[in-house]
Amino acid sequence: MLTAYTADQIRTAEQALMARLPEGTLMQRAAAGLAARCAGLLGRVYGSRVVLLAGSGDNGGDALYAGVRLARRGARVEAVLAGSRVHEAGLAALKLAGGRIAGPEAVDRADLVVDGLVGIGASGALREPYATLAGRVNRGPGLVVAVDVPSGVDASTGRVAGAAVRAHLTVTMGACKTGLLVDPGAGHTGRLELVDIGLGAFLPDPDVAALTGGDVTDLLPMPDAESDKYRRGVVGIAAGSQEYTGAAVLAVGGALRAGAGMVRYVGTAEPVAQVRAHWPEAVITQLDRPSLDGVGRVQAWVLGPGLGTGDFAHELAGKVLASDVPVLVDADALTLVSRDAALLRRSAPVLITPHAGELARLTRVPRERVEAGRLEHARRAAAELGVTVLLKGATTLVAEEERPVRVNRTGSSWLATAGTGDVLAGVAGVLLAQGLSCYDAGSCAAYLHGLAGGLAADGAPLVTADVAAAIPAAIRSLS
Ligand SMILES: NC(=O)C1=CN([C@@H]2O[C@H](COP(=O)(O)OP(=O)(O)OC[C@H]3O[C@@H](n4cnc5c(N)ncnc54)[C@H](OP(=O)(O)O)[C@@H]3O)[C@@H](O)[C@H]2O)[C@@H](O)CC1
Ligand SMILES: [K+]
Repeated sequence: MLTAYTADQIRTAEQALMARLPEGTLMQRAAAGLAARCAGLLGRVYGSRVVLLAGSGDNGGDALYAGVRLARRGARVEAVLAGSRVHEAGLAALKLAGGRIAGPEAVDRADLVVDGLVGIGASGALREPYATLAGRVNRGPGLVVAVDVPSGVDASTGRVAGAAVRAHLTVTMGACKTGLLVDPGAGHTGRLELVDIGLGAFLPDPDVAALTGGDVTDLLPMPDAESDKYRRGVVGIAAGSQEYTGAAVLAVGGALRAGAGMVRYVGTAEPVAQVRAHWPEAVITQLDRPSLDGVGRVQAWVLGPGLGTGDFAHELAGKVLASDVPVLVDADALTLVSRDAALLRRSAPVLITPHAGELARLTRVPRERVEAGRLEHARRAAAELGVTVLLKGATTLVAEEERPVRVNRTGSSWLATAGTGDVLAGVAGVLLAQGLSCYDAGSCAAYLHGLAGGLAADGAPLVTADVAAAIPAAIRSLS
């Protein structure tokens, strides 16, 4: 599990650790780790042109001391002093090692830029001249290494309020920061490497966490000789309508590919015909009226993809949500519950799977605000609605009250295509039916779905059916 923390959490832990160590120890540990990562990225240090952007705080100090180490290995190191102050001891050490002070134009000829403008001490949008420098770095020719956090990214939230450095590599000190995992900050982070400065024992419960493949392997129920269809999970899918048949086909496909013991599909004539044609494995009930009589036992429901938002859909949603098993509420069903909040009043677990626009409608907040503060709004919705929230996006978040928000780090930009959410709903529905909590089912499904998307795309466009087809390969690749 990759865990991450807010700036305040890191600062408190650092103070506790610092109190036990001689002054300057942590910065030397940070600088040593940073210099080693820079050297690794450069390949050849001797003769390379390294430009340090030094702000007025300790983030600049880290950069200057790393520059000392690189200068000693033969790099030509220049420091651009951007702040009204500078870490004096760091600057003196750099000069002693042969480093020089330069103007901002040094960025344009750098092989490597070390962004030490601001770290966890920053507040608000980057001020001048930092903002202009950040833009220059992003346009420049050099590799960019961010110290602790790309400057301009809020370490605690991932918000980017103005200009921000785009790093190829972010070397973060002591522990990962939340803003490096959550968009838009995650998109500025590049590769992420952690320098151990001995903070571990002083850290509190994390603010956010990201599952690794090993975590997903541990959480996924694997079949054994004893497994029957109920152990493998019987999932009900209420999806599709006369107008939207594809969503039903994709959700059922996602569920079957994720290893459901059985998929019970319920829908009207047109989607039923389509699901039957694509998936003979599904057990189908054709509905003439919005009733679940005679559908048989299920262990969880997926409700909503392509369901429509008319009276029929509303009544069917009411029946599904009146059951005593976990329900995943997606797509059209999110519109229904945003109109009729009483639908969500139930004692069994609910996992909602909105994108930013759907969450905005559900919580009556403008969409732009949700987009700009995804973490905050996912958390708030989970608390206010009393459900688990899987907020889709470039980085999918799974929020549940009093738990670290799970951030998904698998995926491919090619996944941003119509219908992929239907597959995700099917996969998560199976995991719920297999007995995983909403929190684990949502985060494991997001992980597998992202992995499958990456495998299916392989650097080229994909169609949604490919994502479902790649789910078994994604599961196989975990072991
Ligand atoms: N603590 C530790 O044990 C360790 C800490 N370590 C390192 O220290 C870093 C934290 O250092 P820090 O606390 O000195 O803050 P930091 O991020 O360098 O900058 C703060 C200064 O920036 C300015 N400023 C603020 N906002 C701004 C804005 N929007 N736009 C422009 N300027 C802005 C403001 O300065 P002012 O403008 O007031 O002169 C403020 O004082 C941490 O990220 C890690 O790299 C490691 O060495 C490991 C051990
Ligand atoms: K930085």
